[in-house]
Amino acid sequence: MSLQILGASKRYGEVYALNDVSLVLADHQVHAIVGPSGSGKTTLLQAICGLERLDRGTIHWNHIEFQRDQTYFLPPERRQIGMVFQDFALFPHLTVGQNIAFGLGVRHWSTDRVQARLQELLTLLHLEGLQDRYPHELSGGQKQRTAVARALAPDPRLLLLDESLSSLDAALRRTLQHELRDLFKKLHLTVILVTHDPTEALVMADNIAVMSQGRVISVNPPQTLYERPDSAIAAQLMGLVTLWPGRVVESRGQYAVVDLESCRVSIPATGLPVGTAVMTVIRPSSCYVTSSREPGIDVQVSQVRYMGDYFLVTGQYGNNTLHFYLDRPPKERETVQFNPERLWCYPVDEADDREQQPAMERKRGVGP
Ligand SMILES: Nc1ncnc2c1ncn2[C@@H]1O[C@H](COP(=O)(O)OP(=O)(O)OP(=O)(O)O)[C@@H](O)[C@H]1O
Repeated sequence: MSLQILGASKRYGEVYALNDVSLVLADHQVHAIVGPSGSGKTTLLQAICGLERLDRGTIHWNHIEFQRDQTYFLPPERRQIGMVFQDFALFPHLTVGQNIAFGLGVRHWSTDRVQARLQELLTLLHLEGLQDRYPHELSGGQKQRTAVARALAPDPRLLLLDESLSSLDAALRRTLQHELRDLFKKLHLTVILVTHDPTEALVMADNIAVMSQGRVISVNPPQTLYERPDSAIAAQLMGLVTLWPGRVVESRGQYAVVDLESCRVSIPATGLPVGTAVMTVIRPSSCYVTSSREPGIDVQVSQVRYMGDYFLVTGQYGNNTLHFYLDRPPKERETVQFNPERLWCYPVDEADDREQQPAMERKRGVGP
């Protein structure tokens, strides 16, 4: 059982917000949608909940058809979907209890039944004792919990969250990410969340769909996406990376050599022909950096940021800006020896500067 999106397209003037998107999202799982700004995440979410109509394509969830091209459209209120917005969208003139009970309005339940459901939700979302407060008397986390309780009130099986935690401070966001994931799992909900926060996607989701330019370019479990991203875009979305353009200069047997603008690294065979332009991607945690005379690439330190457990260091090699972690602060303008221990390598279409097929990964560093 799943939510199935087939050939979904939506155009605003010349812009394809969704361009032939097909996606299957399994039931009882938490799915995150990530992607650069303008890649179509919100449009996809709105097409699922019925706030936007597709130009083309179908969406159905188990036996409920949401949209079939222009010939059939199920109105949002009949889709059995709960939605939590970025600004929570609580009614300011209603109390917590009234806001939550509002979600039950269409049910025509008896007062007793509404009260019982309300108490259940107040307990579930740790809002006991707050039901008579107004939204302006709540903390950010309490507002967020109220918004989730209101969305859950009619007992939807599908819950959509659009940047729902992004207005909260970092510590509260982290707590709620764990708390909400546990809640979703306990209730066996199918959840789709749009987020800009890579950690949020990694912590909360069972699967992460990456969008770019109106298309879904990959769907993977968090660990796969983080450890074996299948595109440079996917790697970039999951946190700070060094992007280093190069070209395949040798390809023989099990190894290939990539020229990174005058320094060369060997990588496992890519299947890419000699001459292919590539983009290599290196995470700051995947570098071995030393100030000793060990072999490596000479990188001049340009910036040092204290991050608590480690220092985030930025350095220069030619025109390239490299990021890496150190456990002690280097001196500014100090030259250190940089070795990428693990890098990914993706072919680039030089004509339009876009990535082509997924490519290769290299482990263990090789000097210049
Ligand atoms: N109502 C609209 N009218 C015109 N263009 C729109 C409209 N809604 C979205 N777009 C365009 O469609 C594209 C996709 O927008 P969408 O909001 O889905 O992206 P997003 O990935 O959610 O972006 P962000 O991360 O910045 O919220 C963008 O180019 C946007 O400008």
